[in-house]
Amino acid sequence: YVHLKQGLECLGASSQSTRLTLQRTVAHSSACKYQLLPDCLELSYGGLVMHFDYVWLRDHCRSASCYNSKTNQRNLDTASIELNTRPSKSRSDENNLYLTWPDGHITRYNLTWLAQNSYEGQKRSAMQSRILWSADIYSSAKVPSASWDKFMSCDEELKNFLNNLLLYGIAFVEDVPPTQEATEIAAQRVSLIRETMYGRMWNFTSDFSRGDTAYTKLALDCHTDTSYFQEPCGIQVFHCLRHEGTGGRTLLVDGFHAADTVLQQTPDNFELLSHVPIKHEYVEKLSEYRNHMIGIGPVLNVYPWNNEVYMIRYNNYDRSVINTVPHDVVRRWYTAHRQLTTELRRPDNKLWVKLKPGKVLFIDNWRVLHGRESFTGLRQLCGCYLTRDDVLNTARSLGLQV
Ligand SMILES: C[N+](C)(C)CCCC[C@H](N)C(=O)O
Ligand SMILES: O=C(O)CCC(=O)C(=O)O
Ligand SMILES: [Fe+2]
Repeated sequence: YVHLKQGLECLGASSQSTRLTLQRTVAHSSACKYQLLPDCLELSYGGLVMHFDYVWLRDHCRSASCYNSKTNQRNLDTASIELNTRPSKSRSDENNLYLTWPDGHITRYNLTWLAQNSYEGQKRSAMQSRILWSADIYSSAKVPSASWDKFMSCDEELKNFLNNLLLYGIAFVEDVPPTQEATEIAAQRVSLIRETMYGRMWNFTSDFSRGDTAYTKLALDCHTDTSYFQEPCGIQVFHCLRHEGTGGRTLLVDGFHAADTVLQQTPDNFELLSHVPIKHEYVEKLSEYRNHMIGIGPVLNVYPWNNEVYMIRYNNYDRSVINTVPHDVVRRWYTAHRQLTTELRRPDNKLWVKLKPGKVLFIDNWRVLHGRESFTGLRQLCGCYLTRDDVLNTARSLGLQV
């Protein structure tokens, strides 16, 4: 009752009985119902009960003086808001809620906007829709490849390609001229190329020209690349320009699918993998190349409000010394890591593809792990990394919700 009473003060009611009446008739329209509680505004709308902090509400005023809708930037100085502020008056209509602040400033909130931007709304929706896959699920989906000419000339083709890349974490372009130049053009159609110490475009064989197993003929277990960067590269592009020999198939595994299995079966393990900070390191000491990179972060990076995984950092070759957690946590972490590894290595989850000249593979390096079978003969692979922000930027510019 005390809460109700305090919550009503700002409605400006004068007597106790009026306050209670106001409280009960606070539903202004069939669609929206709200109450000004002591520490937040409670809003029921569209089947959702939401809570908004008063400073948050003042800070998110989209009036012309508080927000510049030409630049989509805030004008209001957040530090000028009284931290105990509460609206002095309120009302609502079919589509909007109106709050009057103590200084007389009125804010209008579109109810749909509030629902979309509420914590409760975010909590039950995914940031990015995706289809988790095993080898069977991916193969049965018969996801079409883009074809070079259309991919380069038609935005709808690029949009479908990006939609597939974001849904599955992998996508192919076919009939690409088998050259590094054409691969670069295909990559630039999607995003900005992320230059790294491997170069802007790389074109490599098993010559051990760099101090890394990738530059050999050995098999590689599934991994994500550049786990030793603070921000691992977003997308990896592979184009096999030639292979005269045997083996060398590419292995692809949906890391989010494996992580989801861990979450469903053993939430404690998921918790460890998403909280224990792990170091990855790249140390190269050749005469021409000297590099030392260190990246720190959990194996699973999750949004804390909905536990959605947005990045997996998994590379057992490049994982560095663990010295950031006490021994008992280390023991539990190894158990969790073992479960994730078992899922990643489950034959059902392994998609094997043989890359051929003309077929360019784009891999979401924050989600899908890659590996390769050992091989014989001359095998030449070119490609590059892309900046993830710019891939998403292209996708949004084409109308995708990501
Ligand atoms: C050859 N290419 C430049 C593509 C990758 C080299 C990176 C290999 C490294 N072990 C990692 O996993 O990040
Ligand atoms: O040789 C391959 O197919 C891939 C090697 C690899 O993991 C890499 O270059 O990142
Ligand atoms: Fe790799």
